[in-house]
Amino acid sequence: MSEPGARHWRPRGVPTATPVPRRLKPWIDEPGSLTRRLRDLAGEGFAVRVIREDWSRGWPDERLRLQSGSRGALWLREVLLCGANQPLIYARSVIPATSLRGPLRRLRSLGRQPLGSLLFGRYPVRRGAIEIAPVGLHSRLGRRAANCGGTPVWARRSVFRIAGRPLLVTEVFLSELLEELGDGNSHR
Ligand SMILES: C=C(O[C@@H]1C=C(C(=O)O)C=C[C@H]1O)C(=O)O
Repeated sequence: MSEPGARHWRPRGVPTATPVPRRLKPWIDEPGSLTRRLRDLAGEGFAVRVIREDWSRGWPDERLRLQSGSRGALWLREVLLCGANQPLIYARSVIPATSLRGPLRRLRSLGRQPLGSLLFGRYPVRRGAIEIAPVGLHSRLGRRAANCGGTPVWARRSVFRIAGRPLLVTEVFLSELLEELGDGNSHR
């Protein structure tokens, strides 16, 4: 069972064996808020559907990326970002308990307020390199996105830091978004 671990994630911009679908590139490359992009696309139909907000062990590649080692619990937030009630992005954010202080304290009570409002709001935030990977049902991440109601095609992830405290955000773009963006041939 291959996971999108270190050997799958590629820094954005490094050629991948599977090309990123042309219509998805602006989304994969978006340095700012995906929430804002989705709001522009979906208008009033934009909504955050919360799947889970709870303590979790997280996945090995997440702990590795957060450099959390095997210590302590992580706070997990899973959502579907929807347009007209259709899931378009599955997003999974994990944060070490030690980061849930200061502005990130609000992460435990975000509910249907998009995380982007916290990360692209008034607090100084540093975003680490964006990594990308093709995902399908062969990977745990792809299966989780599918179990939540979407058809996974590509993922990106990056570590945000507020006051030096890390938060790993992984976003899985669903084929439903590709169909929304173009002529429906989601393979291109
Ligand atoms: C980081 C952002 O927040 C978005 C919203 C999320 C949420 O509400 O949990 C998670 C990931 C993002 O797609 C963003 O807008 O770019």
